[in-house]
Amino acid sequence: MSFDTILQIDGVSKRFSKDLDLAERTARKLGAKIAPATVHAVDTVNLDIRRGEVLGLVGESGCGKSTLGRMVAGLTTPSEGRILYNGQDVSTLKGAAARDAALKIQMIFQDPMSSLNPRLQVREIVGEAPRFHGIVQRNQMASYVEDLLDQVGLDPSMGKRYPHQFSGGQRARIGIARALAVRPHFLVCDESVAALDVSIQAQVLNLFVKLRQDFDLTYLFVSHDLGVVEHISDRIAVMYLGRIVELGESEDLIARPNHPYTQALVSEIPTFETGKKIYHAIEGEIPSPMNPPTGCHFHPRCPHAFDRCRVEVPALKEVAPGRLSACHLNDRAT
Ligand SMILES: Nc1ncnc2c1ncn2[C@@H]1O[C@H](COP(=O)(O)OP(=O)(O)OP(=O)(O)O)[C@@H](O)[C@H]1O
Repeated sequence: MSFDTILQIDGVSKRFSKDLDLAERTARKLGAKIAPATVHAVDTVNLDIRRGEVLGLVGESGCGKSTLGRMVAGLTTPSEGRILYNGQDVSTLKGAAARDAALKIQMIFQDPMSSLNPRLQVREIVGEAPRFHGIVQRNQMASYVEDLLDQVGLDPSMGKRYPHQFSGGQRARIGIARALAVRPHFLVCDESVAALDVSIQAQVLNLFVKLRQDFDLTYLFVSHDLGVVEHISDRIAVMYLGRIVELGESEDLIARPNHPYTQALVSEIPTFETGKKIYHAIEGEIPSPMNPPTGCHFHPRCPHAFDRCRVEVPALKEVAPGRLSACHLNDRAT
């Protein structure tokens, strides 16, 4: 691990057992041999996240982004592999050390409304975790919360209001203030602006940029929207059906995508309304993670697939300085 790595994802996989549906349960009762299917949500991911960077994680719905983010945040346990934070496997820590490490990585979810307790005032929502963990003294709590609200662009006097009295963008800011309240060093942002209008998205993304400076934060920024990820990330990791298929500096990756999947993602089309570029939705369905294709997972949708792609998993390897890609075409070219 290099000195500036804050978080190392080391050979991490996650499999879920999918419950049988009604038809399957009935068939089983009648004697059919039906075992619960296994969902291969994340498949042997290796990724180093550098201290202070924003690493964007992009891919289509269902490719395993959230599951990877949840494992990084300690909310889901890997089936295989380890996640090292500052060189330590947090899952092996005990007592106060485990608690302190867990607080350092916070997750910000997509839908703040469903994660904000409607019966609590915003100042209570933001102050709840630091009070519980004894991070701030009782007599300093009010000014601590007011300061946080101010930092995320909310009028501190709004602390007495309830979540439903805020707009979507303001609720996103409350969710961010709540995460910051335990003084994290690392934020996992999972589709954190997806529910917002485009103009509000830009404001909240700019807030993330500002907070990164103000609080010395590192982000894993998860989104299905390459436009969002491009806006904020230093580097981008592209995920397809549980695997990282390409990783590189944002501008370079978007200007010169190597992997055919990334190439398809970045083939942009301008919209007439805004003139802003949007990214192409790839044709064809993402295959089921219950029955992933052999070899390169992308081969059934890849216009360049050849025999080797159907049988051999391509390794993620350096194809240019700072650029990793998992595609057999790179071996053909050299
Ligand atoms: N707790 C679970 N039990 C069973 N399957 C799960 C569970 N969590 C996720 N999955 C499955 O794992 C796969 C990856 O899901 P995940 O939510 O990580 O993908 P995603 O890329 O974040 O997509 P989305 O943006 O739609 O959430 C999906 O097929 C999903 O149905």
